[in-house]
Amino acid sequence: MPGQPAQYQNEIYLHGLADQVPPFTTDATLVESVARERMAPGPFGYVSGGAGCGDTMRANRAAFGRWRIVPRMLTDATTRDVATTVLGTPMAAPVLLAPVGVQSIVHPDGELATARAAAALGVPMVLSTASSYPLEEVADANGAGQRWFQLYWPNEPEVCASLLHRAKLAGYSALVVTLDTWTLAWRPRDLDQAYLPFLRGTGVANAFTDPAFLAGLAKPPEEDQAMAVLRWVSMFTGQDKRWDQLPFLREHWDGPIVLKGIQHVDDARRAADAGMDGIVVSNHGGRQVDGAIGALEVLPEIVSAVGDRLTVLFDSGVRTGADLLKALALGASAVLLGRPYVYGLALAGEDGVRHAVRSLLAEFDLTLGLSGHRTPADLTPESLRHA
Ligand SMILES: Cc1cc2nc3c(=O)[nH]c(=O)nc-3n(C[C@H](O)[C@H](O)[C@H](O)COP(=O)(O)O)c2cc1C
Ligand SMILES: CC(C)CC(=O)C(=O)O
Repeated sequence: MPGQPAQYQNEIYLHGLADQVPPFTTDATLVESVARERMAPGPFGYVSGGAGCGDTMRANRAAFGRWRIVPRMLTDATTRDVATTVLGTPMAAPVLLAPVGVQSIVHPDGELATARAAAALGVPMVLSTASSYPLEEVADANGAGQRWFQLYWPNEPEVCASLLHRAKLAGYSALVVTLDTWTLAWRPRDLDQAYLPFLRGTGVANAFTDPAFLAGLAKPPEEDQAMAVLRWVSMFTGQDKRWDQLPFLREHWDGPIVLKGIQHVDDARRAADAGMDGIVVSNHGGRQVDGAIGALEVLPEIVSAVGDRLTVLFDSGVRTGADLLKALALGASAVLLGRPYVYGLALAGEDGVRHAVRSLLAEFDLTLGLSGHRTPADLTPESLRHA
């Protein structure tokens, strides 16, 4: 298996001489403070910031703190197997790289580096609609790796159909439709720094290579870039979508469809009723509604309501191997990693993504074994206690 977590731990312990092996800390809860020192303020504020005063981001972390692992002894956990398959996609561990747009603001190689790292690690990447490189180039960089496409659902059906067609042709196997970001929240860090990547022309690569989008422009982007960017951004702004429009996506996408941003159990039921294949229980890493409930708080009730009808994935606030274990024990089939790999990208490009993810997976693998479990399937709510 590429990127064997336990092997990574051994590399570091046995040959490590710490300063030679890890390009930066192996502690994903600290990597943000390392990144703060090395990243430019605009991109750092954009990545690390959230909605309002950051209350939801704190709630995401606090929710993990309330669940405690209860380790079991003398079990068969010497060798672990963390590989799994989710919605037909094989993965070396129950982890995907979350869709994160505009990655070239943190490193010039952006999503290309992430795609190479994901392939080397054997985990799928979810490419954002707002990527800094066209989805076809990212697919080439990902090669034989696994990739899903995240859709910000444009309000022009031809553009939507065209993006889905391109994603399918380029080998993206599942579609993740993000519902929680039909406009950007009040984000004080970006407002204070007047920092918005799109208005600077980042995150438009899929637009400027899309025939349906280009056909709708009065002038090509080379002649009026500002107008083209505004048109692209306005295509995703406004809540004109409703549950009864989901069949449109089915007509244009024949693989699994996953709705991202589900936080209420009734919305999870509606997703199942609509025949969706999966959901991501997520509050967008606390970037949209300040004062929202911590994402992990709602996971158990959603799993018990719909877990037998669709695949439940999780993100928002996962920073450690223990966090990953807790989300899986509460019923997530896999977890999307967000900011930790983006800091890895910022600090050391492709190697940084690999290091950040391998560190977290090594920690997960050891925590899994030391708490008495051999595989993720051994985890149940009984592995935890709510404190
Ligand atoms: C800088 C940044 C950009 C993001 N861009 C997208 C995006 O384009 N599409 C999307 O669905 N989610 C996006 N997200 C949300 C992530 O997919 C994920 O839900 C979130 O990062 C999880 O929270 P965490 O980073 O605190 O773990 C973005 C998050 C960050 C930090
Ligand atoms: C709008 C996207 C490009 C990025 C996003 O989802 C975010 O900043 O949270």
